[in-house]
Amino acid sequence: MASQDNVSRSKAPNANDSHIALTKGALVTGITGHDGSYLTKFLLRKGYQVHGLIRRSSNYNTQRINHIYVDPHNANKARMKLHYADLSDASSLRRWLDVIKPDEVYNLAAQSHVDVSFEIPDYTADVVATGGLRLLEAVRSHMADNGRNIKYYQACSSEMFGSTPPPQSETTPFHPRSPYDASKCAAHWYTVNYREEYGLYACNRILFNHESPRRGVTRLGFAGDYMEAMWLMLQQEKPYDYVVATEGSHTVEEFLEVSFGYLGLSWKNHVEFDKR
Ligand SMILES: C[C@H]1O[C@H](OP(=O)(O)OP(=O)(O)OC[C@H]2O[C@@H](n3cnc4c(=O)[nH]c(N)nc43)[C@H](O)[C@@H]2O)[C@@H](O)[C@@H](O)C1=O
Repeated sequence: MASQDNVSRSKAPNANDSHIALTKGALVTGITGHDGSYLTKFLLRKGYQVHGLIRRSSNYNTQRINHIYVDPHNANKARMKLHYADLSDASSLRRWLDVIKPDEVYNLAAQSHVDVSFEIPDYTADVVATGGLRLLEAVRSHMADNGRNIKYYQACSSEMFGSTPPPQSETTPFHPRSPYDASKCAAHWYTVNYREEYGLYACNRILFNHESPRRGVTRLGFAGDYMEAMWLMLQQEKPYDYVVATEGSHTVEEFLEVSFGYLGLSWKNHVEFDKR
């Protein structure tokens, strides 16, 4: 967990910085990952209380979120908290849901390396596929036992299309080519199943390549914008599954136009655009 030594001294986001009222709580798995760090920063700016689930490690692995982490021991109102849990441990997931009572759950945790998934296929399936199922079941049972509603987001990947040729969309059949791809497909269908069987507000989001300075800059979609689009999916009246992509080197405005166009929405009504 972020130690005293590697906690940034810079001012953390607070309620006054936010664009909307401080009321909602989000639980994020994979918070120490590339996408988790961007999503967390975005949610904090929106005024959320953000709870991240992290795995116990003898080495601190919070480099990507240290700049937004405030040690709760030093700040009563720290709005980002980290808790030990694991997608392979169902009891830890349910316990933190009961404690945190989040409004939204974002499942970004994954053994996310395609090639490595051939080396450790069981582990990949356990975390990515069954881990997704464990989290969905924890959300479902928590909601049933506590009379609460939670909105659920499952991170999927364009890798799921595998050998299906482009163009690819929400209706393109999956043809996974690695244990990682197949595990993401399973997580995708578990999410659809919980939505259809239990009426859970659950969305899959199939992300094409998105990059940032934290990964090495390319001319593809900007990760920060993808996280914003991710959040917007949970703010709609009804849950759907979505593909998010750019066509070539679009500007951010063009990207948002495409992204919301298929929903029949204008992004200008939904996004307070902030040029970074
Ligand atoms: C392509 C890829 O794209 C996005 O992820 P990303 O941010 O780019 O990937 P990353 O590798 O940088 O982070 C993966 C995170 O996941 C955590 N992590 C793993 N295993 C457990 C685990 O068992 N428990 C917990 N709590 N965290 C775990 C791990 O510690 C790390 O924080 C997601 O869509 C992602 O889903 C995806 O597939």
